[in-house]
Formats: sequence, C-alpha cells, structure tokens
Amino acid sequence: MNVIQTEQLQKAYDGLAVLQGVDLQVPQGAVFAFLGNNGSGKSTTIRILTGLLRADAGKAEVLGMDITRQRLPVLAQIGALVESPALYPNLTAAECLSIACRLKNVSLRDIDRVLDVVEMRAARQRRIGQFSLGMKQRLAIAMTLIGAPKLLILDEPTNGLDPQGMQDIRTLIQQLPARQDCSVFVSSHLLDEVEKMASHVALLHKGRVIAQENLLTLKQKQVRRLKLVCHPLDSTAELLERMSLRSEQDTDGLWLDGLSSADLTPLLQHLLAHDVEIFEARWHQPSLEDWFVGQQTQALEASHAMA
Ligand SMILES: Nc1ncnc2c1ncn2[C@@H]1O[C@H](COP(=O)(O)OP(=O)(O)OP(=O)(O)O)[C@@H](O)[C@H]1O
Repeated sequence: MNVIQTEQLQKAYDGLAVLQGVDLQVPQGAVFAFLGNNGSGKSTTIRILTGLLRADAGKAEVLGMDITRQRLPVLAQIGALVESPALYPNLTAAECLSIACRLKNVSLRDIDRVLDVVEMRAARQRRIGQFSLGMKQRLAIAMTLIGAPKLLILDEPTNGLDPQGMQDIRTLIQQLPARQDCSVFVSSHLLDEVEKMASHVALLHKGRVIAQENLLTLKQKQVRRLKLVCHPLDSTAELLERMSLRSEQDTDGLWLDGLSSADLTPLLQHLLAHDVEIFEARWHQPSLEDWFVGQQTQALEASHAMA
C-alpha cells in the first residue's frame, strides 16, 4: 500500500501556478525524500498533505484517506513537523510532550517512550530554554511521534542544524521505520544527508515531480565513469574515438562512459603504447547530486525544446 498517493495536484497563489500536477507514490515503510530547489513547491505540497492548505485540483490520499474529505481522521493518524513548532522555553521537555499527548488523546506514558526514541530521556525535566537547536529539533520530532503514528511528514527537519545535529536527526529518521513501524516523508535540499538516510527519492521541479525512484535502483542505474588525467588531451581523445570510445574533455583530463573494470588494463596499455602520458585513472561513482542536476538539466532542455 502507498501511504501517500497524489494525482495531478495543482495549486496557484494569486493566479501564479506553483504546483502544476504533482504525482507522488510513497510506499509503506519508506524513508521518502522529497527534493527540489528553493521555491519548487515542496512546502506547498506538504501543507496540502497535512490539511493546512487545499489544492485547487487533483487528488491527495494519505494512509488511504482523502485529505480534503477525511482531514481529521488523517491528522489523528500522522505526525507532522511543518513549521517550527511552538516550544515554550519555560516548559520542560516532559511538559511540552504532555500537551501533545492531550491533543492526540494519548496516555502520558507515551512521553518516556518517545524520549527514548530521540535519546532525550536525560533531558526529561530540563527547560526547553536551555536546549541547543539540535535538542529542540529532536524534541519537535518526539512530539510528532506521540501516539505512534503510521506516517511522519517532516518539512526540512535538519534546517539550521550544525553537522552533529544533522547527523543525529539523520540517524534518527533512518531508524524510524524499523523502531516505530512507520513511514517517513521528508523534504530536504541537503543531498548528502538524503543519500545517507533515504530509501526513496522524488524530485520536484517547477511544481512537477520529474522523477521518483527507489534509491537502490537509482544507484544501480547510475553508470560509473572513468576519469583519465593524461597528456596530450586532444590527440588522446582522437585515439579513443578511433577505438569507438567517446570522451568528454575537462581542464586536466578526459571522462569516459560505458567501460567495465575489465576494460581498464587493455585501455591503459593501448594508450601507453601510443605515447600517452597517464597521470591518473579513477572511477567516479555518480552521487545523488549528479542525478539531481542531471534530471533538472533534462527537464529544462525538454521545456526549451517545447517552447
Ligand atoms: N502563501 C503564499 N502566497 C504567495 N506565494 C507563496 C505562498 N507560499 C509560497 N509561495 C510561493 O510559492 C512558491 C513555492 O513555495 P514553497 O514554499 O512551496 O517552495 P519550497 O520548495 O518549499 O521552497 P523552499 O525550499 O525555499 O522552502 C515560491 O515561489 C513561494 O514564493
């Protein structure tokens, strides 16, 4: 079952289209990263999914329910961190969580459970005013975990955190499906973080989802490239061309696609036999950032071609 399913979601602000047909399928048990540049419409989508905003057109189902028609039952079953939560500095962590328990009609016994999940049991009676930003963010996530929701929706949960804080939140999110038996939908533009924590990614570009993938499948599909730092570049490129190998030149070397490990030694021997000086031969595994940039470039080229 998909825990989130949207079809052709559309939204405009003051006549300006922001979402232009968002299709999402978020599988159960996923840590699903929702990526996109600033202003691409991530928060708008999340506000629709959490019932804070109504779409102009299209359909959004959350946990199998229509978010417009069944808003309250949906909200009772999800945990959401959309805007900075009201964390009153004079309250202790436990007092703050007790408010979430009352709002969700959940036993106060859940407080210690969620504090354990975010590893903040020791800070139970400390005032929030004394917390670091990272601790506040962990407490905010603990609030979303009250009542053990089946789905968490988190909008940029690592915003403003230092590297240690980011790592803590990332580890926490990564472990949530197993520890809490839930799915996580998380927006971010920190691609390194996402690459380490997500099982699935979707890329929103100008209000449309232009790609969504299982991260493992994506990694398998990405082709590793060989970088040859060598001299001279032009004649080496011609030599490669004669071997039916196309290369791309950059400042100090050539990039080659479509080679396997077994091709490397004969290739280097051939080049050396033709007096090419080889300083370095290095495989490059594409990153999520390479995928992100590649997908956006393709989308831009396609829209220019249609214009
Ligand atoms: N209430 C609003 N009224 C008018 N325009 C808005 C409103 N909220 C958002 N927008 C505009 O809609 C576009 C998409 O905004 P949104 O916040 O959904 O993007 P985002 O992908 O979450 O961006 P970011 O990564 O910067 O948070 C932006 O151009 C933004 O200025």
